[in-house]
Amino acid sequence: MTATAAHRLLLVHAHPDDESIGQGATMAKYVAEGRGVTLVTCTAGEMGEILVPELEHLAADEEDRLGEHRRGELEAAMKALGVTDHRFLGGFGTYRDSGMKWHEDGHAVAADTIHENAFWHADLTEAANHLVAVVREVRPQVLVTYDEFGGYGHPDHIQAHRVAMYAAQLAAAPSYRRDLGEAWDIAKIYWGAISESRIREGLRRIREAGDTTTFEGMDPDGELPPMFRPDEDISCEVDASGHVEQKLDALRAHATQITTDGPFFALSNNQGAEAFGREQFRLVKGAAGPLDPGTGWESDLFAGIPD
Ligand SMILES: CC(=O)N[C@H]1[C@@H](O[C@@H]2[C@H](O)[C@H](O)[C@@H](O)[C@H](O)[C@H]2O)O[C@H](CO)[C@@H](O)[C@@H]1O
Ligand SMILES: [Zn+2]
Repeated sequence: MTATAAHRLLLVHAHPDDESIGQGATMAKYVAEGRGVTLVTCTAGEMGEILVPELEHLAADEEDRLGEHRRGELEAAMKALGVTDHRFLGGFGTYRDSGMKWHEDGHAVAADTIHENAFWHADLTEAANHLVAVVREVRPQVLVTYDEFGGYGHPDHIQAHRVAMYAAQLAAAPSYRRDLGEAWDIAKIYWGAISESRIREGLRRIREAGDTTTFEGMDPDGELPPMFRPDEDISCEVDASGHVEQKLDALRAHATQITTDGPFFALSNNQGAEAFGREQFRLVKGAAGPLDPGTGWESDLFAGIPD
């Protein structure tokens, strides 16, 4: 029986790769500090693109084996981050990647045709109940998921947000589904976020380094897509710069989704550490803990939570 860590974080994400993109450095830092980190991934990413030519045969419209392959990519990413507790919502294959298409306004929307088992069409209470069982087993003090728009609008991200927020409410109700375990009220809930000032700083660095293709068309001083949040919306920034190499290794593990010449790898090492080692969050439930005088934000998701 492994000892239960005093601090326990639960992350809920839609596809394999979201966890490493959004909070890979924070996950690695917290594991290194002896905190419990549990990841629930809602789908296996069956409908994803395939950036590795020799794996294109796995595509949904060919052998439809991308989900199984991405399960392996996720295992490798978890190994890179040191995370040992990862689950698929309801078990592997219960909910299928819904796919997406790009709206002319530049955000993601649901695809025209959606599989009958797609997460976007999941029954919310059924899906939430799978997560209630995990919440009541793990008993996390902190939950991290997406905002109501799923960051950039992907239907599976929006559904993961809904399932996570609903499950947190249901799990806390003592008389709700006692068969799913003893009630547990998660003290703090955060939505992943990217601070405007941080992305402008990262853009400035790569433009100054001569990179005009990464985040092509985005001007460090120009208008930004809505997925980047005004700094006043940010509650916490975890500086996990010491774990950015682990984050980059985890991103590399998701090889069918993320190329090594993409934005995450465009920065030189020291710039990468700053730009992608600092991960931001919006507190949407619970009381903020002590704030860093420099940023005015918390510096730890467990700020204010007793050891
Ligand atoms: C980061 C993320 O959520 N990725 C999703 C997303 O992938 C995008 C999709 O394949 C799109 O067609 C591409 O143009 C874009 O570059 C990809 O990021 O949607 C996939 C399908 O639902 C999903 O599998 C992937 O994890
Ligand atoms: Zn995703």
